[in-house]
Amino acid sequence: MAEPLLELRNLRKAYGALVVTDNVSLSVTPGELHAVIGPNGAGKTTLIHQISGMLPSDTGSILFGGEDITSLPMPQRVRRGLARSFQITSILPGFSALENVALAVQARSGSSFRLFGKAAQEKNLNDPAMECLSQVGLAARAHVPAGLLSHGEKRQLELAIGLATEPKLLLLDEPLAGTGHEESLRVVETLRRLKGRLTIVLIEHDMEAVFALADRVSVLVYGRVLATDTPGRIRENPDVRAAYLGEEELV
Ligand SMILES: Nc1ncnc2c1ncn2[C@@H]1O[C@H](COP(=O)(O)OP(=O)(O)OP(=O)(O)O)[C@@H](O)[C@H]1O
Repeated sequence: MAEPLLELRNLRKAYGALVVTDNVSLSVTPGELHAVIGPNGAGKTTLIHQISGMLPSDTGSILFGGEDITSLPMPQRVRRGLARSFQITSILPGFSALENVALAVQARSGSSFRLFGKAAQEKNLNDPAMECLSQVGLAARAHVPAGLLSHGEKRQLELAIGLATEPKLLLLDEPLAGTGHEESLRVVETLRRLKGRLTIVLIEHDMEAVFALADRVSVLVYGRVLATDTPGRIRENPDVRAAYLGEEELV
């Protein structure tokens, strides 16, 4: 098996007596789409926060490309190619889709926000921004103000903004949340296109999407990894099925 791009070793996060992630160890290989599923409150979002650097872990370590990044702040993790897709709340509604992505390209390039208002007029920002929009299937909507995009298109824009940091690994926290059927098919198609070209850790409640996209699935229950396996074997795993009773259907 290839060297893991991301390796979590015994990560833990507790709020007082509530242990939210408990001794989580998992490895993500280059090019893999690794889904993390689990019932509500299992600790999935907390785990993403720990990986991205938004939340410090109490104990355990995170290796990225073999380097221990456990104590690095988020911007330094992003610089190394570990990015999470930005949430819709960070999209600037009055700016076009292209400008939103161009600003992310500008942030990556490390230049200041001095040219904020003119950011999208810069060819060296525009071209890579347009490329990111094309990758998520939003090129035709480049000049539409982000606030006028549909919910699904905003989720695609989020992905494009994430891509603008040129990540090696993209952390996605529920990219299908709130999307309708058609929109969700579009986002799934986008993820399928990105898959393999970059490594993805995906948290998602939509089991149909997870089982269609993932190379491997880790199941988190009460903060612990119950199983990591191929989608087919996860679906048949009796412990996993038991954990999901009364929760989302495993398709
Ligand atoms: N800042 C916090 N302070 C206290 N408890 C928290 C905090 N953040 C999360 N929790 C608790 O940790 C648990 C796990 O939350 P988390 O959001 O990581 O779960 P999740 O698996 O992503 O859930 P969902 O699928 O519903 O989004 C929940 O019980 C939540 O209430």
